[in-house]
Amino acid sequence: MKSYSEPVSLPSELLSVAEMYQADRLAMEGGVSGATLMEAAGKGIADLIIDTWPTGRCLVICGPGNNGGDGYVVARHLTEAGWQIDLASLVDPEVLTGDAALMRDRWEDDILSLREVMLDDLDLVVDAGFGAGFSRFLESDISTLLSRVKKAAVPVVAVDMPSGVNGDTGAVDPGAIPAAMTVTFFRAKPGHFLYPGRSYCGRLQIIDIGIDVEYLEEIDPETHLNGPDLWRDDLPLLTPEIQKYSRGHAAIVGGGISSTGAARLAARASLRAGAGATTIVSPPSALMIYAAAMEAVMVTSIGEAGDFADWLQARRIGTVLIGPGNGVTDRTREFTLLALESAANVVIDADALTVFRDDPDMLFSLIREKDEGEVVLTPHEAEFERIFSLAGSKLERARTAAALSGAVVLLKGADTVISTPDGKAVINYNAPPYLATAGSGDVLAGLIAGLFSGGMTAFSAAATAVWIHGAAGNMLGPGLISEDIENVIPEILSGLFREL
Ligand SMILES: NC(=O)C1=CN([C@@H]2O[C@H](COP(=O)(O)OP(=O)(O)OC[C@H]3O[C@@H](n4cnc5c(N)ncnc54)[C@H](OP(=O)(O)O)[C@@H]3O)[C@@H](O)[C@H]2O)[C@@H](O)CC1
Ligand SMILES: Nc1ncnc2c1ncn2[C@@H]1O[C@H](COP(=O)(O)OP(=O)(O)O)[C@@H](O)[C@H]1O
Ligand SMILES: [K+]
Repeated sequence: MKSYSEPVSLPSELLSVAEMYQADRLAMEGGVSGATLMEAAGKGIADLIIDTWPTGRCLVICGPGNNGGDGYVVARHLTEAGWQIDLASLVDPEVLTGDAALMRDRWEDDILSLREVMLDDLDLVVDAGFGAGFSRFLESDISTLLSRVKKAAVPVVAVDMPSGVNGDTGAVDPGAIPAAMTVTFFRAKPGHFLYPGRSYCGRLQIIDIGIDVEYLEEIDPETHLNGPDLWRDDLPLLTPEIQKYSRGHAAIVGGGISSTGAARLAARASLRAGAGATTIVSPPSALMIYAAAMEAVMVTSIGEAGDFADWLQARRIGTVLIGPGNGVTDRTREFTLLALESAANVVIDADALTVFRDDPDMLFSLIREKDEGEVVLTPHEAEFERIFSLAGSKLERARTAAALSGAVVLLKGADTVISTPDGKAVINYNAPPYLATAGSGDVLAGLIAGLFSGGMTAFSAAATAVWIHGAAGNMLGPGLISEDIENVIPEILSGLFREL
């Protein structure tokens, strides 16, 4: 087994386009001119190119705004370093204003029109067409040029964002083409990590252009990249006085006789993640199956909803996970409502989400009225659509859903987004596609329940679980099945605790 190495570690703050302009403004108010920032941006990109590719011939495509301005600076520095540069403008260069016009004037060589661009014998293309200011759609002459670049199979370095990728949403214009490397400034943007944008960025590099990190305090970014720095200090620490129940007792509601696997996967993950005790609540008909299959996980049989409420209280259950393999049934619905009425934290997944498709407001009002305990909803896209049906980017949808429901919402996928009701959100980026396998969501839900039981907040438990899940995916790699995930959790946790 290869040992796990964390994907490249990046600063956790992600700036929306508006927050990036705010950073720009703060820097200028602090005495760093826009032209100085643009010079630093262009020089930084040129230096990276010089470090990465042998000197050769490069086409620099410049747009109408400051992204284009950066392109003129890159072109100048590459020329000085001995590169042969063709520079093409997407617009009449005379329309440029401000710092971009200044950089155009500092460029002493030819400016080609789109019609004049030749793509033969190129070693590199710098895409300085549109960055943070991209809106609307790519005009057809621009798309045509980009598609010619793609066909020529020349590596592309994108300035800030590949042209046509939206920095806030990760939405991609049909004319956009993928970059080999994207170089952004100060901090990354959500669009670098939300799909499909993420797959157009290639290797992401973040460079310092002289914006003071202290401005982040004033900007107070709403979105972060998920990673241990956000929640490492909240991990449940063990002390000599603890006993199993003080580490937290999680209840996993199990499904009927033909679908017991989901709860079993979740229950074992819950124990691995640190719940001191985990009990599967089985319908009476399936008790024998659960009892025969589980060792450390306990099993209890509860048929009536009323008995479930009494049991939660009597056993002082700290966290309930409901939904995996439960079936879209009255039992699932009633047990979910009772879990929400109890003092426990509740993780609502899979069928326990779908069962509210006809009256999600009822679910949301119970969540909002809950006195004690927090709630996490863990839908995949289809489950999300059933109960929220919202438009917008994944980030916007998760935020709105959290605000609407009053729960922490974890919207799954390759770019899982987790949001609190007040809009604090993380985007996860360490999850490999090996995790797209039956049962892996059940394991994730169990991890959340285990961390929640250990005393983490809903948001930290969800973010930690998703990250551990991704780390497990990377460690196991090809051939991963959901049963494997729990086996690597001790090693991942040990790594996290070593860093404390
Ligand atoms: N700290 C920082 O932030 C720093 C940022 N820097 C750089 O600034 C970049 C942001 O610059 P920016 O605001 O000028 O935006 P940019 O991406 O050049 O596009 C704006 C122009 O494109 C036009 N336009 C838009 N969509 C269009 C379309 N579909 N089709 C046609 N036109 C379209 C738009 O027109 P409008 O929408 O206003 O009509 C406007 O004219 C950023 O990505 C980074 O590279 C660095 O210099 C250093 C410091
Ligand atoms: N392409 C992908 N890349 C990374 N992670 C993925 C991908 N597809 C799915 N996942 C993750 O795998 C898990 C699947 O969960 P879910 O859809 O509930 O499946 P199941 O119900 O079979 O357990 C989620 O954590 C999801 O984020
Ligand atoms: K660009």
